[in-house]
Amino acid sequence: MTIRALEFYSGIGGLHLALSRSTVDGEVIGAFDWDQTACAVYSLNHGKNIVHKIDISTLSAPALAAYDATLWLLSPACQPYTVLNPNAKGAADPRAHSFLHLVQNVLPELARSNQHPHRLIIENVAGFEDSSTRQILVSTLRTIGYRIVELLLTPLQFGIPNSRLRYYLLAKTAPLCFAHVLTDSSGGEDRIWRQIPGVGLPWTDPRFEDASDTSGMVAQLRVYLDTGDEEHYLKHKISDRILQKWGRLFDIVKPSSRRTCCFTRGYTQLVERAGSILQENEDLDTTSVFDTFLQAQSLGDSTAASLLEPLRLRYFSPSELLRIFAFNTSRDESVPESMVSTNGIEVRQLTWPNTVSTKSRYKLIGNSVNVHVVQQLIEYLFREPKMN
Ligand SMILES: C[S@@+](CC[C@H](N)C(=O)[O-])C[C@H]1O[C@@H](n2cnc3c(N)ncnc32)[C@H](O)[C@@H]1O
Repeated sequence: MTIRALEFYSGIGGLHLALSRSTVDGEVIGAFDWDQTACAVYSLNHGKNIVHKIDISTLSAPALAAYDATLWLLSPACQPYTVLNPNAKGAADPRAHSFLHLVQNVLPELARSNQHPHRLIIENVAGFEDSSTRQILVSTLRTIGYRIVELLLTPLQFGIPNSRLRYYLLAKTAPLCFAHVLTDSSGGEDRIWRQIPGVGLPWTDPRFEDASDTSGMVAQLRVYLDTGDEEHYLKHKISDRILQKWGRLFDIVKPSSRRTCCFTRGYTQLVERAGSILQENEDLDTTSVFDTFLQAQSLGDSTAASLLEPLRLRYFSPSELLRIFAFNTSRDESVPESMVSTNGIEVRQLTWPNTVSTKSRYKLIGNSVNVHVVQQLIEYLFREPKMN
């Protein structure tokens, strides 16, 4: 029987796509987000009558029970927990309110009438594991009777050249149980797992930002790039004004690189820790070109940025980011296996309504999830241990 799923904080539907590409026979029958643009993208890509533009804190238990869904997918706002926000307030942040409403009010009420979902998957930023919201979440789920597994994972572990360390909580109602991790005696109940046995690459430390250890297994960025011409470069080129002012702060990668740093909703608007930029010209040594630039700048040369021009520095395009986030697959045959659907279902590509600006596209992608990682987690969530 097809699993009926609800998607909360649905954005552009990364969790929806992960479910539809997974081996699980599931269907999202309702999705909720209050952002008009996100809902427009969602409707265009995943079906017209699924997403509801609504404040999730107004959803009631009876309204949700009416969907008769056994799987909930949730990726709540991360601003209350992000390490990039020094004033992050956790559960006390008003942006945590709607999620706490679901956890503290709605789920217990549904559980009292035995209408709560059998399985949940929750995604948030790394740092969430130390928040008071996580404590409330875990203790509420345990009280209701869920078995849970918490993880910190990055797409690098799945062969994708992007660092995006995220917290995931998987939960299922007893007697359902998890395939491996709960039987491992080395971890206590509160352990945050860094790897699921048999899922993704063999891995040592997901906080490890440089993938050199696994460099043979992480794909080169070039397979995710547009086949761009001069016009494409000029469209995404970083202006001399920005380079003059902020050039030294960028994280620069090349087509042969096997890593990028985390792309955030502020990509192209912010410089530091907002995502990497691409040096198209691999023939030049970045450090020596930058040394010449910095020297000219220190001598008061207001046109010093032109010295960086030969590097051909540019932003990643929205379509390149969609490939890195595994929303879209390249038609290039050298694309890594991990990017391709293995269950015979045609992989849909995310498209944009014409009305959505480039700035909004970056923001929506930066807010979203790595579809491949979530797909693997959904499949794991439905895997039951083999009985002897
Ligand atoms: C981290 S993003 C999730 C993105 C999504 N998983 C995707 O693939 O695009 C959080 C989303 O929650 C939405 N949101 C935050 N608070 C909300 C609330 N109270 N009610 C409805 N939507 C909310 C935001 O508009 C944003 O799209």
